[in-house]
Amino acid sequence: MALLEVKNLTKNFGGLTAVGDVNLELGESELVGLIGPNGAGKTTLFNLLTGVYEPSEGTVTLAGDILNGLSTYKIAAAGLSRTFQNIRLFKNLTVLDNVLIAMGTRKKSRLFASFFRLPAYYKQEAEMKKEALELLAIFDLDVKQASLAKNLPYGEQRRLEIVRALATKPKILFLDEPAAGMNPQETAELTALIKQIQQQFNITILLIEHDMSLVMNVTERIYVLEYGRLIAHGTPDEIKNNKRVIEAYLGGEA
Ligand SMILES: Nc1ncnc2c1ncn2[C@@H]1O[C@H](COP(=O)(O)OP(=O)(O)OP(=O)(O)O)[C@@H](O)[C@H]1O
Repeated sequence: MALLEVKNLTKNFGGLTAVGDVNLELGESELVGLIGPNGAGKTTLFNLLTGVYEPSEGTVTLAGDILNGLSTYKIAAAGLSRTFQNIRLFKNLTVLDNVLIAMGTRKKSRLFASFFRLPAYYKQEAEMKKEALELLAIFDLDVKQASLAKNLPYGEQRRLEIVRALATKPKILFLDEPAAGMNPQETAELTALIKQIQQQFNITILLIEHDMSLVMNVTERIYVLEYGRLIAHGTPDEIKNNKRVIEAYLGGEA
């Protein structure tokens, strides 16, 4: 059974079908791409998968459990985590606090211990900090732990977003254009990092990306959307040579 199963997923905004009858599956520890021209419905699909929108039709199932209708919080707790196209950090908090807050959403807060500042509270705090710094180190951000998020260069803010998403210990990570606005060197570094975290954490990743070289280099399979419909699905080589996909992209640029 697939880890995530999407069946006949549809989202209508008035008369516009932003996502229409989409079927897709994600297996354990797979790195899968989601591409398509501007306005194809990629972000809407992410919003459906993470509970931001309720589907007009269809189902999203995680390891056999239906997720439709659950709040974003419950879906995150079930193991689905994401980054946003527009960076959404706590800009006036430190890099470390940004990660600790994300971790806090998964820890069963021991209210009693935290209220009375019992030893268990300090132990948990110390463990979380250690874990946060280990995660930050993977992204070369541990040295910036005390910087305010708003003072990081753009590429580092994007990396911090991924750290925050990983801090919730997801089963599946949705990355919405993680390389947007990055220069070629930053993009190449990020490509290697995405591959690394998928293997190191053994998680499933669905990646929306406009940078074709990034998608083609790291993913095992790719889904292609156009006008809300899936028009192709296959390996990077199959997608590269797919006539329908080439037409969709050329049409978009014409
Ligand atoms: N909340 C909304 N209300 C109405 N229409 C919407 C809404 N969100 C998205 N749309 C429309 O749905 C379609 C799909 O948009 P979406 O942002 O999902 O595409 P996308 O593939 O992520 O595009 P891009 O690559 O430009 O980010 C577009 O026509 C968009 O205008």
